[in-house]
Amino acid sequence: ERSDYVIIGGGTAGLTIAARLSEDPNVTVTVIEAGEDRTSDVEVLAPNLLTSLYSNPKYDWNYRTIPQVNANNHVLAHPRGKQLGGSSAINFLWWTHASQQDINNWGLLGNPNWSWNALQPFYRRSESYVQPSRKTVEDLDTGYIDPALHGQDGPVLNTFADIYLPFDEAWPRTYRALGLPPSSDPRDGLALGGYTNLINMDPKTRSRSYAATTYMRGAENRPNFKVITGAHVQRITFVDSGKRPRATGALYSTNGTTHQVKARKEVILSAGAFGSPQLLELSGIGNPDILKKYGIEILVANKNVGENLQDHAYVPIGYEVKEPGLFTLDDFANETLFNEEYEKYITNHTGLLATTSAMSGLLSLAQIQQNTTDDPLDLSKSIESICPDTKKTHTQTHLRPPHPSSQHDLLCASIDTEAIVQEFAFPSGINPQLSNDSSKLFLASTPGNFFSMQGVLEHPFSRGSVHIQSSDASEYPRIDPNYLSHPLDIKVLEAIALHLQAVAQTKPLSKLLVDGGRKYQPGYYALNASNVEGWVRDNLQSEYHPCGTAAMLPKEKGGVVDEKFRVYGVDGLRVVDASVFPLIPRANLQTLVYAVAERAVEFLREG
Ligand SMILES: Cc1cc2nc3c(=O)[nH]c(=O)nc-3n(C[C@H](O)[C@H](O)[C@H](O)COP(=O)(O)OP(=O)(O)OC[C@H]3O[C@@H](n4cnc5c(N)ncnc54)[C@H](O)[C@@H]3O)c2cc1C
Repeated sequence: ERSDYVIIGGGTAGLTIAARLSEDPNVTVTVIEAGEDRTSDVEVLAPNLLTSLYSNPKYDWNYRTIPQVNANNHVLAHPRGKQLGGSSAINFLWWTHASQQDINNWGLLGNPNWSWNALQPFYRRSESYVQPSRKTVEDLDTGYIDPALHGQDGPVLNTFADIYLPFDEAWPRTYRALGLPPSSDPRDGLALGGYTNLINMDPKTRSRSYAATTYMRGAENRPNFKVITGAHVQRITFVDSGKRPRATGALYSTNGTTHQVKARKEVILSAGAFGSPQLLELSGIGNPDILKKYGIEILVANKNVGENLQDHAYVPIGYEVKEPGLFTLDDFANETLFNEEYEKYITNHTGLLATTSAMSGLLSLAQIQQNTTDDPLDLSKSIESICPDTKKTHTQTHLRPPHPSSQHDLLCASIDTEAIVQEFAFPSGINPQLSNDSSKLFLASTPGNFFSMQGVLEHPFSRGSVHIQSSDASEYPRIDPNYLSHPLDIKVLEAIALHLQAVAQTKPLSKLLVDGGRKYQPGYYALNASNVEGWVRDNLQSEYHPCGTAAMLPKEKGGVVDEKFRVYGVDGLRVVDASVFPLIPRANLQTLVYAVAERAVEFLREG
């Protein structure tokens, strides 16, 4: 089999690139995807069935971290989409955006022509904003949206859910009451505050709008577009003619048989933040010590492969919900009710499966410290010791762009101005002690109705790694996010947890909770300055945003790919997916993955 481009991984980035490249009828594209096509599967399409996908091998790779030494040795499950559309097929559907500073930082780290402004057209290319009804705007208080900022004719549809619960209506009003409404539309890369997120849902069918139902749907009937599913790539193939190795294609297995696919022009690796570094190492690109250990011939020595792993970690708090009649997702345990809702969805795309909550907020450190139920934790000493001269660094990075700043400097420089936390909520319990089992994590451990709030550390200082632990592609890599290995990450999460309590005790949200937000879900308890560190360490979770493991950076600063995603040391190979993010942005990752993939298409067309 031979085509111009071979794309490894038919996920969020992979399908975006394949669909765009195949717009040119003279270009042939083959996508190799380990999972299957689930585009007509109701479990993928119905928004509120999303947690049923986790741990199920039909949809999810179901990775696990190694025990996290700074989080009481807990193991965290890491769902990753294993199907066409990849993780866009199993995510929470939140359509959020990075900040201007997040993307400008990528440029400041030494990537020429990377800035918020340069990325704008590519963001817009992927998205179509669908205006909700006036009633939805009023109920969910979404008047902050500025339609002019949003893409209008991209494939992925985003809008607000038009079926919602009292919690969804209370959420933005609670942030208003705290003096924390969104300062503008967060799509501008600046706004902070608490609000309702957009979700990537097709409003006509109330179904998930994701890479496979959008980009792929538009391309799949083209004769120059080919997708091979159930095909697990084992390694990338190269010719090594003496000068520089050149990628020629990939070896993949289907049902135990090995096949080869060849690329006339380029191979694009889009296997995700765990899969891409794994395949680079299996193909001889990586740290020589690791490659030698597993008997892999060294093609390019680069110790940066699989390093720089970043993720969004969060701390949860759960509350009892005031009865009677307040529906929460916990009620789906009642089979009769679930079956009724399922029937409604199947017959006319309505009911409680035809929606999902998107209560969210992005807040600065000063904002979360201005209202907590306890004495606010004083973080100034911790910040001073870690970022000794924040203001000076800030000025320097802006005086000499692209200043070869370190990630550390940039994080320090924006610690006072950027979102330190994303706060979000689920109308259901979560059981944080089951972080290693994503099929049970999002269920309460006892019967009842609960409301859980999560506070996510947006710009962590901790860095982890992902590396092979076998030369066999079917063996999962060793995943060590190294959560909480940096002392400031723990301190900030403590402050975040205390702020969540204040939110729960604020009207109108508090009116929906027992004792005005003072009665916890069993297993949770009131947090204060003395017990909060223990709580953070024992209950840490992941928002499932791994990235950075094949970073776009100068090689001497930790890079695996250059600013056009070309892998250092070889020709004809790029990595394009969340692995290339050099620094994790605020909020959720998918819009940035789509934007990065759209930009990659421009680079590929340039040749
Ligand atoms: C549970 C969950 C919830 C999330 N919620 C949100 C959210 O609400 N909003 C948001 O913006 N972001 C969210 N994210 C993050 C976002 O969805 C991902 O960051 C993004 O989709 C990653 O895109 P990608 O292209 O890097 O990887 P993926 O989309 O995961 O694509 C990788 C593809 O490569 C395939 N693959 C891997 N290895 C091989 C191999 N060896 N051979 C063949 N194929 C292979 C995989 O099967 C997959 O299809 C969530 C993620 C998860 C997991």
